[in-house]
Amino acid sequence: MGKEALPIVNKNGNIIEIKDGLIRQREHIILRDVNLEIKPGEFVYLIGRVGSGKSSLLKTFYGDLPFNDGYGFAVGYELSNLKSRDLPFLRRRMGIVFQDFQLLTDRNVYDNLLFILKATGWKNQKEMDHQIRDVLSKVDLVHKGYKMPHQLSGGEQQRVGIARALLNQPELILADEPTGNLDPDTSDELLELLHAISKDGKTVVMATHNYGLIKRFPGRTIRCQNTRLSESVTEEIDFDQLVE
Ligand SMILES: Nc1ncnc2c1ncn2[C@@H]1O[C@H](COP(=O)(O)OP(=O)(O)OP(=O)(O)O)[C@@H](O)[C@H]1O
Repeated sequence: MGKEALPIVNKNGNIIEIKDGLIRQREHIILRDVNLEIKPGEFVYLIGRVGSGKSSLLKTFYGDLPFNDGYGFAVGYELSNLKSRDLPFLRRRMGIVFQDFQLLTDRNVYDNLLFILKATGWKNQKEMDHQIRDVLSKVDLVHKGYKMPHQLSGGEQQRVGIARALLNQPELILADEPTGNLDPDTSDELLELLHAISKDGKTVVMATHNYGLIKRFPGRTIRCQNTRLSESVTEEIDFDQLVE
């Protein structure tokens, strides 16, 4: 009880909020004057050139980067008060998708997912089996559970990455350049999947360099530039001016 019962939004109704935040990597200031509010169910892109702070911002949300200056909140937790014992609970409320998939190469898809369930406290074999089938069907891979990661295409591996992110029925999906290793058609399929997940009521925050994708799948866009965040709707972005 207790920790698990924390509401996922704060008193302002935000699933993520940063107020007057400062984000550092060691002594370097990466982002300053960070003010950001994200409501449940939103789909938000994070853009900006290499090294501008997109990953640092995502890491702040999942407690991988200490946050000590300003107010920060994600899925029920105040980021400045995070204790190491809070981290498993915080991360169970979010699914994280990485550019390089990060699947365990020594076991098949099913066992990759089983590993995560066991590591996050699931015990009942039948429930675990049901949950694995459920997430695999969401990403249309229900018949590929027996495959080893190297037997799958990049797009399929990333769909397993998304299935893994969905295992604990998180309210928030954080995706760090999830199409970075995929070809354009596969990237579009992945975006369709992430948007379907968002339409299902989940919040999605996705860092990307792929402006073509944002043009095809418009959405709220936050840009990291010169240590600050700025915000635009897709229609207002002059993509040709963005040299990243
Ligand atoms: N572990 C670390 N220790 C110190 N500095 C770091 C660390 N990780 C990142 N940085 C620095 O923080 C800055 C922001 O990096 P970050 O990875 O957040 O940028 P990014 O916008 O996500 O870039 P990319 O598009 O390459 O993923 C960079 O200058 C980077 O060198």
